[in-house]
Amino acid sequence: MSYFMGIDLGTSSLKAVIINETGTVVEISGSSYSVICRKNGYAEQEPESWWQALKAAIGALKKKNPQILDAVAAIGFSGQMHGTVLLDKEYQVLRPAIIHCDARTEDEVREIYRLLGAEAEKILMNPIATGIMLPTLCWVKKHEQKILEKTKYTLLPKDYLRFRMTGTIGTDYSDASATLAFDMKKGKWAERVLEKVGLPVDIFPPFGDSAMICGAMTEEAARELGLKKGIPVVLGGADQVMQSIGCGAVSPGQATANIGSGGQICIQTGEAEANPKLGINTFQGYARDRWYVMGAMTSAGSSLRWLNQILDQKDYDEINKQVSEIKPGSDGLIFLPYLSGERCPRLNGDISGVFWGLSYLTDRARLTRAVMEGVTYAMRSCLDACKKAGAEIYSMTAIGGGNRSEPWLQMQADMYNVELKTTLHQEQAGYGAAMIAAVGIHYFPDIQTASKEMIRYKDRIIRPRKEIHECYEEYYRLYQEIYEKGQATLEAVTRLGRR
Ligand SMILES: Nc1ncnc2c1ncn2[C@@H]1O[C@H](COP(=O)(O)OP(=O)(O)O)[C@@H](O)[C@H]1O
Ligand SMILES: O=C(CO)[C@@H](O)[C@H](O)COP(=O)(O)O
Repeated sequence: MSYFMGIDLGTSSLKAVIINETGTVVEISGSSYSVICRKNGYAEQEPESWWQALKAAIGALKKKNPQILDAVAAIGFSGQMHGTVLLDKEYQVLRPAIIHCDARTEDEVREIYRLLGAEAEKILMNPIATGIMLPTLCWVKKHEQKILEKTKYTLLPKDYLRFRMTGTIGTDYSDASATLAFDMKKGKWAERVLEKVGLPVDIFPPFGDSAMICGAMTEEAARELGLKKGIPVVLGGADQVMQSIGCGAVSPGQATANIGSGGQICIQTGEAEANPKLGINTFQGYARDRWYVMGAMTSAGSSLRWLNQILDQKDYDEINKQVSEIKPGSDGLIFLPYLSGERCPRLNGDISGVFWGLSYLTDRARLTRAVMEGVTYAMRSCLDACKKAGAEIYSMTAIGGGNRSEPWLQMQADMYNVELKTTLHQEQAGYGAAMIAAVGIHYFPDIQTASKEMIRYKDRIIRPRKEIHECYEEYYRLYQEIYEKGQATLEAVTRLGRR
């Protein structure tokens, strides 16, 4: 039997997943870390905390099943996208990583649009948004110039972790294309863009297909992690791409709805379908000729985590039970989940969250349901934006931590008005990373074959309910209206709070 390991570097935790050649999850382990918020709107993480989480996750596997670790044939990575890790010439981390949900760069976003003019859309094919590597580097240049001067490499989060494991520097198309510093049509770093914004091109790493073997476990890493020296490691990819693979969404028209820390609707497409004005993304998949469109909202599962912390609620079974007892619409309570600005379709880093419709009836359960609903309204607006851009959907699989919740799954089917599939396994991103590792060492000839051989779905389909859908349509209209009518005030309050 052959075994493959996928490592998913999420926003809230790292998960290591080991699957066998038939796609059965044999072992799984995770370790969490926090998002550091030094200042209102900031979101950072220590790259060292990711490495420690990897050590902890693999250490736990070693205790449970040491033989399996010795049998791992290849390793792949999946990672939170867009973030920035800066290394100096000694390969030391220069500052905490600035991650995808950081909202500090609204000024830089405006400045990049000004400098690029009409070329912005043509070359980048994507809206420019806060939290993404290009505006983040412009912020570092302006506010921490000495750090940029010392920078030898700028890396995506998962690429730093892989560097610690193999000692090699690199990235893949899916993560490179999502930095806004990559020219997807030409398949190279966007020299013209970088020149215009005044950033050096030589700090960007070499890149390749996700299944490309980029190195092997070094002796030092093997010692630290307790794994075998020399295991082949593939480049891996962006979490959206790895989790699509990990739930079998590998052909045009197959879609995923992910509620992780962030939330995303991703639709595989035959070619690039760019429409930056709608706030959607068009990025490359696991190879240069693979494409998908995405509507990404910033705070999905992390909105619930935020509320849970405030209300000191920990038991998800209890939380989901309470939420199921409240009727759709939470008795007139609407939550706007803009806790760290919003990407699709708002494209606005200068807004914050809102509860609208509080009353003496409002209690813990209603607040919690309203947060789940608010996140799902935001996901629905991502879906609408993708459809408006012309993306066609033939099937949709619900994935991510939020889908462990029955009421959240049903809420999605009701609000999107689509049937949802779910996979037998959880942790689709780590699973996809393990699949790409299997393809990398030619255990399977390609991703399609791996998908056919490995992915299994639950029999149950989650179906939308007509009456509830109609009720949610009314709430959804109001959700949009609150922003449209209150945008200027919300921006003013947010800016005042960040002064
Ligand atoms: N049983 C559950 N019920 C409701 N929500 C859940 C449950 N388990 C996880 N979540 C949500 O999923 C989020 C984590 O999703 P996950 O995909 O693991 O995160 P990441 O994007 O950080 O990898 C949590 O913040 C929480 O909001
Ligand atoms: O920002 C995006 C996509 O644009 C996310 O894919 C992030 O990469 C984080 O994902 P989660 O850890 O929240 O699932």
